[in-house]
Amino acid sequence: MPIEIEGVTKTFNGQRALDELSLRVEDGSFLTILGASGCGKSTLLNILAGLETPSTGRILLDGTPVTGPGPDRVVVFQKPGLYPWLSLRDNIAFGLRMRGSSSLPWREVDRVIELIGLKGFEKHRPYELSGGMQQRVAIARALVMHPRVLLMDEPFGALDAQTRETMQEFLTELWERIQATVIFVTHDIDEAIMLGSRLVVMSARPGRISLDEPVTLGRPRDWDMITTPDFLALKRAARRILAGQTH
Ligand SMILES: Nc1ncnc2c1ncn2[C@@H]1O[C@H](COP(=O)(O)OP(=O)(O)OP(=O)(O)O)[C@@H](O)[C@H]1O
Repeated sequence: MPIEIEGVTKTFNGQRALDELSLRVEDGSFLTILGASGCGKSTLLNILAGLETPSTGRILLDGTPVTGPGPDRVVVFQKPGLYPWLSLRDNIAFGLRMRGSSSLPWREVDRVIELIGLKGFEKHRPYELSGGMQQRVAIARALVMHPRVLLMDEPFGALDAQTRETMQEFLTELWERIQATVIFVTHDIDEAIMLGSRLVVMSARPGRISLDEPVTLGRPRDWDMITTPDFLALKRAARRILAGQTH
């Protein structure tokens, strides 16, 4: 079932951060949203998550208006935000515990640990894990809730280039195995094109959609694709918008 963003505007202190944004996101798709700093990407994601309310317009999930946060939409932020005193396994189970589950589905927690490739690290604490591993745990913590929509706000922005590439491959493989819609925000053009099935580019102040194109590269993706004509054409178009030239 689709997510419909209908005429969403957000104003902070009289300043418009988002301007009449409308978008329909198909179920199970991988949408990347690219935009310069301050164009309203996080604001849009927070509205989708139900953490912020739009000034005008609305979000529909399966035709039902979103009125607040819910386990069907989980956000993964740039910082993994793990609890340092909890083991990897307990960090992943934390959300389920908060939801008030009386008996925790440990088998499901362990399945997710296997899915993210961290079997054998269950008892480790966050400081014993690399940055990439910590971000996998943050993704696992989201996945264990079985979200319909995974909202990702520059999740690899703090990682070094090599780890970032590994995580990009990991995420695309994961997306092919789980039944969730991914909305992934970034300001990295290559990352946006490499990951997405559809690319939306936002222009700044107030945030508007300036480009909305399918990414026609096949899957599995591989970095050699960055020299293909399709990749380069999309990159050129995105770059123009980010540089402030919309024509
Ligand atoms: N809670 C808030 N109160 C006031 N202004 C806000 C608030 N949140 C965001 N803004 C403003 O709205 C605009 C969009 O911010 P937002 O964080 O959504 O942009 P962004 O595209 O995610 O930027 P970045 O890539 O730097 O994270 C900015 O001008 C920002 O200052």
